[in-house]
Amino acid sequence: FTGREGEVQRGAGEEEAFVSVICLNCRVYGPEDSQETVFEEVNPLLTSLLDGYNVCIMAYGQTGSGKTHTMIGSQSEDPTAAVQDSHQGIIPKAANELFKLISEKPADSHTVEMSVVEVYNNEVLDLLARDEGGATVGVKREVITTSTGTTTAVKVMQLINSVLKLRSHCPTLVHMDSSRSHFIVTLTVTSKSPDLRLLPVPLPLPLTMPLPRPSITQPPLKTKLQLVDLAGSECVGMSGVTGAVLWESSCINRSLSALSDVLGALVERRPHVPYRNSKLTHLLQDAIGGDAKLLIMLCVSPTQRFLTESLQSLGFGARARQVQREPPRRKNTALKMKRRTRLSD
Ligand SMILES: Nc1ncnc2c1ncn2[C@@H]1O[C@H](COP(=O)(O)OP(=O)(O)OP(=O)(O)O)[C@@H](O)[C@H]1O
Repeated sequence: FTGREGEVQRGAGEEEAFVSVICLNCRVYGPEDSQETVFEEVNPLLTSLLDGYNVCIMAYGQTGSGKTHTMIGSQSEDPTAAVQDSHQGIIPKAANELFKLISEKPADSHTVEMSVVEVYNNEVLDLLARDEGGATVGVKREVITTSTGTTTAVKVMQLINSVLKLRSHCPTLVHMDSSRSHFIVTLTVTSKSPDLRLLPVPLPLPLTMPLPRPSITQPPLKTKLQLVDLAGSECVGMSGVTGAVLWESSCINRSLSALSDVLGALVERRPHVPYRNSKLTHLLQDAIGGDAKLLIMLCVSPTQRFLTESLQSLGFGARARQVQREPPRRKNTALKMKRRTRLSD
């Protein structure tokens, strides 16, 4: 695109794409772009996760605009085939890539713990602690160890697919299968610190690199990957909801506005960031702000009918893009030393 940053271009057209936004440091994907192309944006963040950063990838947009398609992709009847499927979205691809990266590390150096929750009507529900009928069966957490890359990624998707049907859905005038909750998959990676004495040290030693003291053992490093399929922002008039579904919509819109307030406070570097104003922002606190890395996939409808909603979504994205990350705090010390070693070679 050409033009000034932040400028919105409008074109003519009945039911076709007609809004484009001039933006720097962001990519625009069209309907012809494959899930693989979209995933290229995500891939580097998984390396950052293993380098010691918390990472959050979320899909934001109006109801029916393609968030679930982007994050989860098409559903497969055979859960073991899901990860290999080119139609799968960011969550299965990220799980696959993460376990691939871990399998390249020394054996038993990493463990991955997974939780799958939905935030429904401002309540956090643990989907792994429910049975097939949706009844709570007690708190359960799956701990997955990394034996081989592929096996564990498949396990992750089996678990996610098994709980997806428990997520709250309801038809509205805009989307027949509208998700009524925020769906959050959290993968917590614990990496045992390598023995620093075993790291290659170039000779002669550069003066800038002190030798690690053999008696110092580093605590394991924990980092979080949060993959979020948000419920859709919606105009109640258009979706035609009433009663309990109207209450759901109001909870969804309030939590999305709390998310926007958090981003606003971070942009303005206010001393107090209102993470606790909603369960959604409270849950995402570790991965939004500080030195965490946040990637937002904005989903917008290509049709003229939803212009107002599309502009609202783009406004959210513009706010998120103004957030400045704090300087790194949690970097993996061993990795930093390796880099210094390489620089001094
Ligand atoms: N890029 C795309 N290519 C093909 N189909 C798509 C694409 N994006 C969305 N769809 C289809 O559009 C429909 C709505 O998409 P999806 O369920 O992902 O919307 P959503 O934003 O998650 O909606 P809600 O917030 O109401 O849950 C689905 O049938 C989905 O398969």
